[in-house]
Amino acid sequence: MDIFRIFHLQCARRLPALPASHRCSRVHGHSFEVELTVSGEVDARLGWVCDFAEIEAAWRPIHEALDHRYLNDVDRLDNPTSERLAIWLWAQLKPSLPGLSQIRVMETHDSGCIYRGEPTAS
Ligand SMILES: Nc1nc2c(c(=O)[nH]1)N=C([C@H](O)[C@H](O)COP(=O)(O)OP(=O)(O)OP(=O)(O)O)CN2
Ligand SMILES: [Zn+2]
Repeated sequence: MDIFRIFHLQCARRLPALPASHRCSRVHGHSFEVELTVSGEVDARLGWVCDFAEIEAAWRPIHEALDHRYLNDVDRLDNPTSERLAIWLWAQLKPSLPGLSQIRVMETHDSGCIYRGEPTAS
């Protein structure tokens, strides 16, 4: 069974690997929607995979670290594409949320990425 919880982050960023002619190379803001999925068996007694509050608790320090901040200044987020943000989130969250199975990052209403912890090029 998969359960999920959705969070929101307001962040500024620029994508420094892009040419200066690309608009995303300039500082701009995003209202990110981040969906965290936790997978596991439904506990026979409790009737749930895990308490949503556990996901919330794991998220709290992430919110503190990223919300209303300039992502490029965050350690290991110097090129904060949505993909890199998802990978960064996975590294931060997996130790405290072992059942984490998927992170979905939406940077606009119609653009986003999904990461399931698979190896990446960088
Ligand atoms: N694979 C990726 N592609 C792009 C990323 C990214 O992180 N990963 N990021 C951007 C930019 O940050 C850009 O801000 C996104 O803008 P866009 O997709 O054009 O969304 P808008 O809502 O601003 O587009 P409108 O056409 O103005 O509605 C680009 N690509
Ligand atoms: Zn952008």
